[in-house]
Amino acid sequence: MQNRLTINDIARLSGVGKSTVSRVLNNEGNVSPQTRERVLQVIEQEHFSPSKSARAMRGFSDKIVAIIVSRLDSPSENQAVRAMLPLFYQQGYDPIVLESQFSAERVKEHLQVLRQRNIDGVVLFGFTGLSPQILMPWKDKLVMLAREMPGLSSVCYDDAGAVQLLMQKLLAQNIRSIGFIGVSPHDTTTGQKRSQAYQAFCEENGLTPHLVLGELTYQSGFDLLPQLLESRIEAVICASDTIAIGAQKYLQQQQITGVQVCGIGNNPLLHFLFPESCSVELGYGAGGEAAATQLLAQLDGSATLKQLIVPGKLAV
Ligand SMILES: O=P(O)(O)OC[C@H]1O[C@H](O[C@H]2O[C@H](CO)[C@@H](O)[C@H](O)[C@H]2O)[C@H](O)[C@@H](O)[C@@H]1O
Repeated sequence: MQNRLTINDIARLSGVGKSTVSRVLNNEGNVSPQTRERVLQVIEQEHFSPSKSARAMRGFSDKIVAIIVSRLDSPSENQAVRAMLPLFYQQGYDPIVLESQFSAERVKEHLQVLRQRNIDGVVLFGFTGLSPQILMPWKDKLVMLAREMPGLSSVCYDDAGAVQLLMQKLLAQNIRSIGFIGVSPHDTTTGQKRSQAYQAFCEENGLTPHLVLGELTYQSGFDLLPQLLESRIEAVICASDTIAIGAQKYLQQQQITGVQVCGIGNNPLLHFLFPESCSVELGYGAGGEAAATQLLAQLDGSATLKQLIVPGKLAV
C-alpha cells in the first residue's frame, strides 16, 4: 500500500476539513456518523494510510499486528495466540488482540479501523460467513487461522484426520458402539468436517452412527450425552475437549462407568479433571506459530501466500 495521498487530499475529496479527517483517523468524537462514513469511504477507496512516522510521533509503535480471535475465552484460540506472541515480539511487532464473536460484520468494522490505523498485518481466526470481498484487499498482509479461503494464506487443522485417529483407536480396542457429539454443520470445520468424518468412518466400517449436535460449550456435552446413552454406546467422541469436559461431568455426576470419552484439542483441563479421557493434539500451538511465521514472512516480502495444514496426533 503506498501513501500517494496526504491527509489534505482526503479532506478535499471528502469535502471536509483536515482536522475532521484527523478526528476520524483517531476515532475521536465530534464527527457526525454521515461525515465519518463519507471520510471512511474515501479512505477505503483511495487505500489511504497515514504515514508511519506520523503514527510514531503520536507515540504509537511503528510495527503493529492485530490478532482477531473469535472468542477471548476459547482455550484452543488462547493456545494459538500464546504461541504467536513471542514470534511477533522477537521481530519488534506489538500485537493487539480483537474479538469477532463469529460476527462477519464485526470483522469488517475491525478491519476498517485497522486500515485507518495503518496496521502492518493481521492474523484472523476464520469462521463461516466471512466475505472474501472484505478480506481480499488484505491478502498480502493477512493470514487466516482455522479456516481456508481461496486467495488467502491460511493455517488449518486436520479436522477429519483427528476424528479418524480416535475412531481407529476405539476400533482397535474392539469398541464398536461409538456416539458422536458434534456441532452445527453451519460451522464448516468443527461442525461439518468432524461430523462427516465420523459418519464416513461408521459407514466404511459397518458401525451404526449415533450423532447428536449441540454447541461449542461444556453444557452441550452435559446435556446431550444422556441421549446417546439411550443407544447403549460404549464410547463417545466429542467435537471438542470443551464438550468432552461436559460429557465427563455428566458421567461423573450420574456415577456411570464403562463409557470412554474422547475429545479433540488436547486441552490440559480435560486431562487434569478426567485423566481417563483421551484426546487428539490438534496442534493449536504449532498452528499459531505457523500463522505468525507466515505473516512475518509476508510482511518482510520473503514469502508468497501459502495454505498450510497442521497434522494432528493422538495425545498420550
Ligand atoms: O472450546 P474451544 O477450545 O474454543 O475449541 C472449540 C473449537 O474452536 C475452534 O473452532 C472454532 O473457532 C474457529 C476459529 O478459531 C472456527 O473456524 C471454527 O468454525 C469454530 O468451531 C478450533 O479451531 C477448533 O479446533 C476447536 O475444537
